[in-house]
Amino acid sequence: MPEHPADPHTDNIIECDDIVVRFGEQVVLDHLTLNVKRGERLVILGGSGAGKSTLLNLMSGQTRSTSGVMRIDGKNICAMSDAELDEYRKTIGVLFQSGALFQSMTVGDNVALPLRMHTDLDEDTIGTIVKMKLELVGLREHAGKLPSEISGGMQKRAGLARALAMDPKVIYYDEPSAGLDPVSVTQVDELMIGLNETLGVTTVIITHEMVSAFRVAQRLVLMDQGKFVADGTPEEMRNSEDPLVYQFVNGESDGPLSDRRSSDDYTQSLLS
Ligand SMILES: Nc1ncnc2c1ncn2[C@@H]1O[C@H](COP(=O)(O)OP(=O)(O)OP(=O)(O)O)[C@@H](O)[C@H]1O
Repeated sequence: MPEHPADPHTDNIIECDDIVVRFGEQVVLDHLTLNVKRGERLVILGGSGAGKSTLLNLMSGQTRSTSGVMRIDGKNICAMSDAELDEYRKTIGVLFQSGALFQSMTVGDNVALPLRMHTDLDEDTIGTIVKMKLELVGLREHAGKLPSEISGGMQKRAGLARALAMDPKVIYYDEPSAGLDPVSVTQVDELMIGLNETLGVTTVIITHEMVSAFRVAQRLVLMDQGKFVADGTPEEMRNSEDPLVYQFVNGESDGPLSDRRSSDDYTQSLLS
């Protein structure tokens, strides 16, 4: 029984309540509270070191919080045992920056891997599922190739097919545009939107790529120093008069972000 039964039509699938993550003395996530609606496409923005990857690692069950509650589909993953967390990880999809394909395995075998590891399905059924997942990302005819025989954009799509293998309710993308040419970025963006719309899979994306962020997001949150400092639709973020949002969205060199960074550097240099 979920400890917080979820209504599949109206509830938030992700509920992040007063989350703190500390590494030693450093507070990396500072009392974060965030809800993500079932089926929503959310983009998390933020400068280097803002805490985005830490948050994504936490949501995907790869790291633990120092305190707080993170409910995914009604279950508090912060209170799970290691074994329960292993089970949880099978129910979500993560597309890592690199695509994280096994280079010695064919594209098809990479997609089949989670099914072979986590299910008792026979090989014929696995073969059919692999074809369906590869078709979703436009790679069905490349199943027999090694990752090194396809382009970077195709590798990313193959990683996506693998992330979809177990029919996740939530998929997390860690900088999906990284290292791709503009055409491949657009293809991956369209794919993220298409999969979200056709499969209804809740989509959480970390990206530095503003064009991509605004193309894909239904809602954006901006992180700074382990906190959420803005939250809004693409329209609201574009028109925001908050100097921090303005600087980040427009990539301005002058503004509160750079002012704080240079004063931090100065303080740091005096102290050392
Ligand atoms: N395992 C760890 N141990 C110690 N410190 C860590 C660890 N992981 C992250 N940090 C620190 O936490 C802070 C936030 O890091 P995080 O990777 O979450 O930021 P980010 O917003 O994803 O940055 P980037 O865009 O550069 O990837 C950084 O100061 C980082 O050095």
